[in-house]
This record gives sequence, structure tokens and C-alpha cells, in this order.
Amino acid sequence: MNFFDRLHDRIRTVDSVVSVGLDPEQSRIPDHLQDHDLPRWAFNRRIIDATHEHAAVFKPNAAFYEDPDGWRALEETIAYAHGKGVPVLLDAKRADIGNTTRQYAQLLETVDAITVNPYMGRDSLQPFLANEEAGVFVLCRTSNPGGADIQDLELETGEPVYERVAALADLWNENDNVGLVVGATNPDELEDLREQVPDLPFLVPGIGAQGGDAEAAVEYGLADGVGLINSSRGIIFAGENEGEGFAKVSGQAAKRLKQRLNRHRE
Ligand SMILES: O=C(O)c1cc(=O)[nH]c(=O)n1[C@@H]1O[C@H](COP(=O)(O)O)[C@@H](O)[C@H]1O
Repeated sequence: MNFFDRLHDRIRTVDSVVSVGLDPEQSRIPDHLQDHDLPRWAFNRRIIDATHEHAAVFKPNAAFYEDPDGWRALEETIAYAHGKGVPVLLDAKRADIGNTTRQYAQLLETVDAITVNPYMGRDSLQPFLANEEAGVFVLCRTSNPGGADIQDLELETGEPVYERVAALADLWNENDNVGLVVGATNPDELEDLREQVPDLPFLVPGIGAQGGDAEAAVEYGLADGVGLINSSRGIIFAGENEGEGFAKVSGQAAKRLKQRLNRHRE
């Protein structure tokens, strides 16, 4: 079954478009978990237990796992999320030349969807796009302050680079498996892009810790009700000062975000 069909079902089941970002910065993991064999896994397991009922997906960012213990923690985390019936979107922002990107695309054997970087063009994304079962979220207009440096540059046609990326992603969507990443810190661009590519679901990061616009995220992020609004630190570290009770607070934060976003869903 196509990823976006599965996501549609998941959103309906939990009545939530929340993507819970699993970005376990090691220094912020509570003290009582620090001497665990794999502190990131111990942390994630508790976060997953507390938040899965409110999670449309879990989105681990690969940056927090790129060391030998991290890979083990990520593997355990993915298996555990799947055990709870929650799809996993690996935020890896990958793409490269042919043989390298074919290797990267093998990541899709263990997760349900991935983020990719369009900068190297279609061939660099081909093995991801060819996977009919997986979701492929193409970075389009990112949430960081420097996102404008390149993505807002005007082409000779007058359109900004991010709009060209959206048009290309629409062309690349032959298997109905492509979405866009558009930051909630750019509500005007979100609105423009929704009009430009009405059928592509968006992954919208940037609410919570980055201060983006949650209402615009819901209004423009969803295509036919399907899309994802991500919060990472705002959920997983909500209970940072609560010691052993940290996960319960994360569960409450995920539930509150779900309810807040649902007020703006149709
Ligand atoms: O691809 C992403 O998910 C992403 C794109 C973007 O434009 N901005 C952005 O913040 N992200 C990711 O979304 C997550 C945001 O985390 P918080 O700011 O803690 O909610 C991080 O994993 C970022 O890498």
C-alpha cells in the first residue's frame, strides 16, 4: 500500500496530523537514563510509549544517531515504533550520484518515508522515487533563517527557486509518493505552494521551538486531509525538568498539539 494511503489511514485512526520528532540530544536526556546501555533508545522508548496515541508518524532525524551506538538506538527505535503501529519518517535529507544514492535508498527497507535534498536533481532522487511503497519528502522551502539564501533566489522566469523545486517535485510524483518539506516559519510561501501544487502533502516543521505558525501549517500543509505537522523539542523535552516523570509531560504536550491542530482541520 502506498505511503500516503497508509498515512491517510493512520491520521484517521489517531485523529492526528502530528509528527513527533525523535531528536534525542544526548545532553538533554534525563540523568536517570544516562547510564543506560543506549540512553537514546531508553529515552525514545519512553517517549514512544507516552506519545504514540497522538502520533501520525515518528520522525527521527538521522543527525542524532550517526555513531555506532546511535545506529543501534535508531534500529531499536524504528522497530518499537512499528510495533506500536506507527509509521516512521526518517529525516535524512539524502541524495547523491547514482551508485551512492542507490545505497542511500536502501534506508527505505527499514522506514516508511524519508526526506531528500533536491539540489543534485532528478537522477540523485531516482531510487527513492522508484520505490512505490515509500514516501519521499523533497526539501522545498526550509524553516531556517538561511533558507532564503538560495531557495528565494529568482530565476530568469521570475519564479523563486523553491517554486521551481515544487514544480519539479510535482513532475517527479509519478508514483503518488512525493511530498514537500515547507517550514511553518514561512506562512506566505506555504499558502503560495499549496495553491501551486494542490495534490502534494507537506511535511511542515518549525512550530514549537522555532516559533512557526501552527494555524497556517494546518491550513496549507494538508492535501485532502493528508500531511504532517512536526514538533520535536517542543514534545520530547517538554518534561525536561520533571525527572522520571518526563515522558508523561511529553504525552500531554503531544496531545495538546494534536488538539490545537485539530481545531484548524476541516
Ligand atoms: O526536514 C525537516 O524535517 C526539517 C526541515 C526544515 O526546514 N526545518 C526543520 O526544522 N526540519 C527538521 O524538523 C525538526 C524540527 O525540530 P524542532 O524545532 O525541535 O521542532 C528537526 O529535526 C529539523 O531538522
